[in-house]
Amino acid sequence: MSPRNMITHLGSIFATFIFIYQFRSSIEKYSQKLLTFVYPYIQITFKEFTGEILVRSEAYSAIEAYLSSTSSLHAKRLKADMVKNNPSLVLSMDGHEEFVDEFQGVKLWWKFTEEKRLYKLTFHKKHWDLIIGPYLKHVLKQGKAIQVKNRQRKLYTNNGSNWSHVVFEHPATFQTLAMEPDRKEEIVEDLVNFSGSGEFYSRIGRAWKRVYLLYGPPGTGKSTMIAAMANLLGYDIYDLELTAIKDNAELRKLLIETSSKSIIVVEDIDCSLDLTGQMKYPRQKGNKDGPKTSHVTLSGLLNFIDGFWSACGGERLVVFTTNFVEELDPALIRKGRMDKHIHLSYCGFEAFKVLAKNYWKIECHDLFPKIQDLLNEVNTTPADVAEHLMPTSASGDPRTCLESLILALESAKQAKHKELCCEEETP
Ligand SMILES: Nc1ncnc2c1ncn2[C@@H]1O[C@H](COP(=O)(O)OP(=O)(O)OP(=O)(O)O)[C@@H](O)[C@H]1O
Ligand SMILES: [Mg+2]
Repeated sequence: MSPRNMITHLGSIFATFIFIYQFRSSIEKYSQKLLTFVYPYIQITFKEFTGEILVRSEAYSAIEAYLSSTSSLHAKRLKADMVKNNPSLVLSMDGHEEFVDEFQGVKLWWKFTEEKRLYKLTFHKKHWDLIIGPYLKHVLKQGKAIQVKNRQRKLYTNNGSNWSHVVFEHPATFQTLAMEPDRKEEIVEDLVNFSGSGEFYSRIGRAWKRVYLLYGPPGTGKSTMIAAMANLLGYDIYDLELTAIKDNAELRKLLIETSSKSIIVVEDIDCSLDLTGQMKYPRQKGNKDGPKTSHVTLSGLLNFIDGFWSACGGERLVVFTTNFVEELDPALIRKGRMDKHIHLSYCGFEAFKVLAKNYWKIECHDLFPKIQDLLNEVNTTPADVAEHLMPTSASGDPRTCLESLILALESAKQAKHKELCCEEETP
C-alpha cells in the first residue's frame, strides 16, 4: 500500500474511532438518562475505610451499630461477633444480606457487601431530601447511642498526674438504689435531660457539663449513686484523688485528658480540699478536725471546671461527695457552680422496701409495719439495713433477716432513748 493510501486508510480508521467514541458517550449519556428514568433509585455507599490513610469511617461504624440492632429483628441471615471491649456478642448483617428499613412511611434498602466492607443504601430519588436529611441523621444518632451502650466502660484513677484504668463493671442501677421513688425519678430525668441536651448547651453558649453535689452520712449510697449514674448514661468514670495531685498544673493535665461522656468524681471533698479557698491543707478522710494534705483548693478546682470546660470537649458530669455539707463554703456550692445538690439520707420505709425487693424479692410482709414504725423513730443507713438483709445461709428465709433488722432497730431506739434521758438529766 502506498504511503498516501496508508495515511488515508489510517485517517478513516481514526475517524471511525472518533465516531464510535462519540457515539458511545452519547449512548452512555442517553442510557444514563434512560436508566434514571427507568430506574429512579439512588444508591449511596458507606465504606468502612475512607481517605488516603484509610481511617475507619465513623459513619460506617454508626450505621453498622444501627443496622446490627434494627436488622437483627428482621434480617434473615446474621453473623455474630465478639468485638474488643464489648462484653456481649454483636449481631450484624451477614454478607450480601439485604434489609428493608422504613422511615416516615418511606421504604429504603440496605445491603451489606462483605468483601468490599461497605453498606449500600438504595432509595427512590423523590425521597432525596428526607433520606439525606432526617433519615441519615436519625441513623447516625441512633447508631452512636447504641455504640455508647455497647462499648466497654472504664474506671480511671489517678496516681499523681497520670490516669490508669480498669474495666468498669458495677451492678448498681437506679432500680436497685434505695431511695424514695419520686426523688429517684426526678434525678434520672435530670440526668437523661442533660445527656440529650448537647445542642441546647451550645445554643446558650455554655460548656456541656453539669456539676452534682451528693451529700449525706456515710453508708447512704453516694458512691452507689455515682455507679448508677454511669450505668444509666453509659459513661466512663474518672475517680479524681486530689490529695495525690501536687498542684494546679497536674490538675489541668488530668482534666484535659478526660474524654467526653464521662463522670469526673471527687469523693469526700471535705477531706481532700481546702474548702475555704485558702492554701491550707485538707484533713484526712473521716477525721473532721485533722490536718489537711492537698495543694488544690475547691475554688481552684471549680474555677478550672468552669474555665476548662468552656475551652474543650463537652458531655461531662462532675460529681462531688461529702459527709459534711455544712462545712462547705456556700459561695463554692452555689447553683451555677454545683448545679444540683442531692441529699442521701438515712433509710426511710420507701427506701427499705427497695432493699427488701432487691435482696429478697418481697414487696410486702407481716413484719413490714413494725419495721416502718421503727424506721420512723431511728436513724439507720441503707448500708446497715442492707447488712441485715444479706442472707446468712443459702436456705435463709426473709423472716430471719427481717427479725434481725427489727432487733437492731429496737436496740438503736433504746440507745437513743437512753441518750435523751442522760441529756435531760445533765444540768
Ligand atoms: N441508697 C442505697 N441503695 C442501695 N444500697 C446502698 C445504699 N446506700 C448504701 N448502700 C449499700 O451500702 C454500701 C455502702 O454504700 P456507699 O458506698 O454508696 O455509701 P456512701 O454514701 O458512698 O458512704 P461514704 O460516705 O462512706 O463514702 C454499698 O455497697 C451499698 O450496697
Ligand atoms: Mg462513698
